[in-house]
Amino acid sequence: MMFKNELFQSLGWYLKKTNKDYPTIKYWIPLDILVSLILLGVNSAIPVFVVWALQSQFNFNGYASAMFGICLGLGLLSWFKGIYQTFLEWQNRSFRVQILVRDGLGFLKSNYEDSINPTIQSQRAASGERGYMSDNTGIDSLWPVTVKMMSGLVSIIAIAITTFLISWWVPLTVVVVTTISLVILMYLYRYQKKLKEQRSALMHERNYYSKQAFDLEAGKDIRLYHLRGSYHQKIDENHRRWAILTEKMRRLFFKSMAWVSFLNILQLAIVYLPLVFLVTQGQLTLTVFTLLFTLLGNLNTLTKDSSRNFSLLIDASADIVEARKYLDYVDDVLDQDDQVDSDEVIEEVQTITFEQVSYHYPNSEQETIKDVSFTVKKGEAIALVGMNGAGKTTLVSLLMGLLKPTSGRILVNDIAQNQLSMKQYQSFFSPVFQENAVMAATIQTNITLNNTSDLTIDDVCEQSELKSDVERLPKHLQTHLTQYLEDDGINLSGGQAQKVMLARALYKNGDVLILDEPTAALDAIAESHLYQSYHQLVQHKISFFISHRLASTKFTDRIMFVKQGRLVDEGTHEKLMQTNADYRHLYNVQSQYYQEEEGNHGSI
Ligand SMILES: Nc1ncnc2c1ncn2[C@@H]1O[C@H](COP(=O)(O)OP(=O)(O)OP(=O)(O)O)[C@@H](O)[C@H]1O
Repeated sequence: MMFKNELFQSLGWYLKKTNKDYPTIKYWIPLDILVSLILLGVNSAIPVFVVWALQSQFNFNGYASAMFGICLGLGLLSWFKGIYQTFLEWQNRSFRVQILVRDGLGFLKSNYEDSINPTIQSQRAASGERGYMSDNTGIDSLWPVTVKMMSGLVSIIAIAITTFLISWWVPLTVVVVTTISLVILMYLYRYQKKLKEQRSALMHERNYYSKQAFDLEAGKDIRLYHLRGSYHQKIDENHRRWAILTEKMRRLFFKSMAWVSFLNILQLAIVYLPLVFLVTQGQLTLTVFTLLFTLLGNLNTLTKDSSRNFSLLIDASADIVEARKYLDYVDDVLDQDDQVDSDEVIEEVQTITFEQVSYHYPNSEQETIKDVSFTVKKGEAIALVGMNGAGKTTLVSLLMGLLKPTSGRILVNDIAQNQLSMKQYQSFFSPVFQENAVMAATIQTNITLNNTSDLTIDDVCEQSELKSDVERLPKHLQTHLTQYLEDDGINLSGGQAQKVMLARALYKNGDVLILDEPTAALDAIAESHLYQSYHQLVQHKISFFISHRLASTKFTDRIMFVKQGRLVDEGTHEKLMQTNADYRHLYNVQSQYYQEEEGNHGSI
């Protein structure tokens, strides 16, 4: 049976995971079985004792003392049960939080390609929602319910054996009815599993809308483009579908529980009526009847609880199977220690070579980079040029090891990328990305991050044109950025943020400088200064400069022209102007615009 395997696997996984930090968790079962059996025995014995005492004209004082002693013992035992259950539930919850933290750590350590892989990310959302994100998820209920289920089952067996000794058909009836209840619950489980999968997909979608709606960066667009209404609509629609599914699940649950309860009532009628008949016929003493009556009452409650617990358990186990699809991946990620067999160490990058590199994104069949080969040497300044979507950013992401070629090789100093540890490999690069990743920290921390450098922070502020901007701020380099963590934090303008990104890259001082549209937000003066100092910035380095302002590419030694993922041409600006019609066309369209602008200004 599929769910049986799933259940054992989930329990095995849980015990293995908790064994290190919470080794006592497994003793919950024997402890709870023991306490439950004692409670069951004493609880069943009390009415029998009362009936027996009444029938044998027992001395009242002795009777009262015995009752007081029993009740005191019961009270203490129940108190003890409450204490150890609270303690072990706390352990279980701590473990759930530990898993939640592990998910975050795994995400941070995973490679960039996985972080943009939609399949892995939707798996992550489903895993959290069903496994560990909140109370009543898989991890929250698996072990507590297993413990209750186990002590319930042992108690059921104990009652079955005792009652079997008195009358064989009584436990048989209970077994038949319980089996029918289980079959009903299995149907419930299968159907609920399907509904839960649909609900996970909705949850993923809702998370996206909520994230966007509350995202500070999107705040201006949402207000000025009147997007509030459409966000509400989308969230409402998502919630409506969610509510329908949840309602379906709830109704199904109630219906199944109604059947289980009906069977229980039927069971009581089948069992009790013949017993009462036997007492009236004098074939059963009142004491034995009371014992059977109490035991069967307990049995009824226990089977009902166990049926419910069983359904919760298979539910929790299915949730954990789903959660593990991502959690096992997290384990792999966290276990990888970024060690490679070879102990190659590169002191300085002399050459970078692409050998027939191709790449397609994880969710796409189509190749974004096609069969690209080139070699770049230390000191060379390269411009990557091409239309929007040609593949320039993808190419430099491959270069920096953020993406891995789907075929072909990338070599540094003739050593293949996979022969070097990723930590060493990524230390070669100082990138400025198109997106300004401003952190909630001081300007200084935003520039230095965790790097040590041969350059001073003053040097890089000057080279990146940031110095005068910083000097105007009251706390200078100690000014906090963004208001996420500090109320007096400031927001930089787009151009200032871009300068901070450039200062960050220069401070890291890697052997390869990668500038992806570094001047897009700069004012004309800052841009012009950057061009003038470009040669000095990239001296003794390899540099890749991506820009749509083709005039800027004249400052580089070699232009690589990318078209639809292919490196179609390379050479100096003059050479490409002569040999490449696409490049010439791009350049002419742009320079014509500038000439017209100049002409217009001239005539004013
Ligand atoms: N995560 C992704 N998954 C699937 N396709 C992607 C992903 N990122 C980019 N692409 C696709 O890859 C192609 C190349 O994108 P890339 O960002 O490399 O182009 P680009 O030359 O840098 O463009 P631009 O000049 O506009 O910055 C585009 O068609 C883009 O849609």
